[in-house]
Amino acid sequence: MRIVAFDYRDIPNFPQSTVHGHAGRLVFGTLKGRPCVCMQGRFHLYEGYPIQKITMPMRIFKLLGVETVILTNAAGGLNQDYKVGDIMIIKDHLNMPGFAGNNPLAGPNNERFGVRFPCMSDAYDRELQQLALDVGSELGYSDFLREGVYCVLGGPSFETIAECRMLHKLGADAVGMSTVHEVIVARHCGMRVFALSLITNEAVMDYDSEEKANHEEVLQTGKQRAEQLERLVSTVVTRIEHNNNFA
Ligand SMILES: O=P(O)(O)O[C@@H]1C[C@H](O)[C@@H](CO)O1
Ligand SMILES: Nc1nc2[nH]cnc2c(=O)[nH]1
Repeated sequence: MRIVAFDYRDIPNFPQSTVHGHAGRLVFGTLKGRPCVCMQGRFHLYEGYPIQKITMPMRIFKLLGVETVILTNAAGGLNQDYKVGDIMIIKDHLNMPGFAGNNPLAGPNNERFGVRFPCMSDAYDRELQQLALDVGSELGYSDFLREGVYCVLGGPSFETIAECRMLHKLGADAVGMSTVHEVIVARHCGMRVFALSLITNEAVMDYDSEEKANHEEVLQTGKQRAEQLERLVSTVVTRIEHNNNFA
């Protein structure tokens, strides 16, 4: 596969990755004949970027002709049935920064991209969720493939025990620091969205627990599941129905 990659620092006005483990490259290539563009590293609220800057790549993708966005993240498992290494297909989200008014669509609406009040009850494409379940089952991943609700917080501090208990009671299965803002902007401009969380650590829910969330464990679990995640995502990509607008 031929690829062309650009460092974020060489793209005018593009934010820079500041997080260890995020390479900071935009990579263009084809996967079984399908044109793809991949971000090696994303941006987070806790890096100090305005929420509109974090999500700017979604609008660039829209302008490039992208139809489907696939997002992945590392997340802490709140659901007591989840284990480290599980892959959760995101079926819905809780947007905690949004509750406080920090929404990437706040401010004047750019009608060129979408409507003022976009619907979010269909944010995560159901056909793509089913496709991922089918592909996961074919690949023998069913034992560690889940479906659940992702909750975004601002970070960078991990959650307290009381916060984890509250988020779980509110209906979240996993907690993280990304993805939701990108999903909102991608849906606003009409792209299909599919998203996965890798459960990199168990959220600490018990005052007797000795566990402590830490970024090293997040990176390590990411490496351990990288191959399976890559196979799942690449197989889903090759099976997505498309509109032939790149043919
Ligand atoms: O970019 P994601 O959401 O995958 O990264 C998560 C959230 C923090 O950046 C980091 C914490 O270890 O992992
Ligand atoms: N907020 C949050 N983000 C994470 N990213 C990976 N693990 C976690 C976690 O436990 N909490």
